[in-house]
Amino acid sequence: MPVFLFDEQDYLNEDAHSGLSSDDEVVEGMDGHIDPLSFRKLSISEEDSAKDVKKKEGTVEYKLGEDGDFISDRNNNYVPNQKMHPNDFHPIAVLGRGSYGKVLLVKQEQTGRLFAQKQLKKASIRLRAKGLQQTKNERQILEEVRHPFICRLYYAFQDLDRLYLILQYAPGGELFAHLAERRMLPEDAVAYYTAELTSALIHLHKLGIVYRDLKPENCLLDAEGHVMLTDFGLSKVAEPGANCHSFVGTEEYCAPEILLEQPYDYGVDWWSMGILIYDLLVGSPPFTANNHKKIMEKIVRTKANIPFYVSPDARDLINKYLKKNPKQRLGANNSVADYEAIKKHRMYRKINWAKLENRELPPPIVPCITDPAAAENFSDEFTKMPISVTPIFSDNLPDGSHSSAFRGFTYVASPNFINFS
Ligand SMILES: Nc1ncnc2c1ncn2[C@@H]1O[C@H](COP(=O)(O)OP(=O)(O)OP(=O)(O)O)[C@@H](O)[C@H]1O
Repeated sequence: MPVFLFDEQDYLNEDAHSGLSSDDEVVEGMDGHIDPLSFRKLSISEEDSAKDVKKKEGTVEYKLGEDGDFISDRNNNYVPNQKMHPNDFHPIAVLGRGSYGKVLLVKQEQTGRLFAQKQLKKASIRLRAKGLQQTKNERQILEEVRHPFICRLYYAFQDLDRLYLILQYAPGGELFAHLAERRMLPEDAVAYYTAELTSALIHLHKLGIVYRDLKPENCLLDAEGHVMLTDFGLSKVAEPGANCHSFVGTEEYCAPEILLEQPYDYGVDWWSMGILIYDLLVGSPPFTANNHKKIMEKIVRTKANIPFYVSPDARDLINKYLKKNPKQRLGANNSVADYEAIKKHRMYRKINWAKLENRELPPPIVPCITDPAAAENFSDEFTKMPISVTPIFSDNLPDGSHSSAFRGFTYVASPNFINFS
């Protein structure tokens, strides 16, 4: 079980010791929580060489890392060993909007590398009862989790006005957008995406984390088309013996026990997986209506009506996940036997799980990326927005000047982790 520390100081990874300024505080102990298996997977992908991406005249050349990070050829040997500030990143475009602020595509000044920068307005966080806890959860879980299909956190920092998460950029956009374009996906593609997501969920559950917000909008695609799970604002570390109680998630994807305000745990993610498989195959989730009350009633009372064209295998898996009683739901025991039963289900008969987790299986949709900085897989609604960034210069802002509520937010991943992609 991970132990999360947050309140007292800013965390910098111990690998980042050298080059710290005198007012930097270093707290050790975060590294030990990471599943050694995930490290092994990462070092496998580390060996893979970067592939070249188109070079446009007069522009910086970007190389496409194995896992979809873009690195310019200007300064690849840059070793980040210090806290970052808003001014270290040049904004390029708006990618999306979250509950507490925008997500921008940014370029790191020193390296030319592209990242997604999630901004969270402190004022908005303070306004919501659970805002602070959600923000802390997201920052800590992203730091904790390293998995081939989960978005990586590289840096976290703040100024007086905002919190910033510097994340792995997913240039392929939202799986939701690809689904909307095609209306529904063929069963092999659904098996592929949900297998990558299953691998990510099992990893989270093994770490004691309930994700709680599985839906196509939170599944991004990297440059190669692999899934990148993002948005950990609603995730929660389940305490042993204790269940979660709060109402969270997107209604159509919400498990009945959450709606009924009963205690819940890992089973809610497998319910959402059942809804997601249905949504990807059919083009809409199974329980829809024009108002909240009716959606809730359907989720709690009615059986999903699965169209005739859904194969018996997919139908069987959906039904096993959409059991109203979480005790009868596949995956809900969070046991090795459960993981095996899911992976061996006939829906995944064509999936070689070892290859899948080594990112060796070719994705069904390869996103069209001509210029990684053009954010071409994101909606115009966002990318055409003017970028109005007003960073409050925080270069010499001592840690004590941050409100104590946000202390401990700063984070720098180890140079190995930052550099290998
Ligand atoms: N790493 C990323 N790479 C590319 N785009 C991203 C990334 N992270 C987020 N986005 C874009 O920004 C949008 C909002 O991000 P995110 O879902 O994390 O915000 P949020 O505040 O948690 O949202 P919500 O209100 O749904 O909880 C995403 O739907 C996606 O389009």
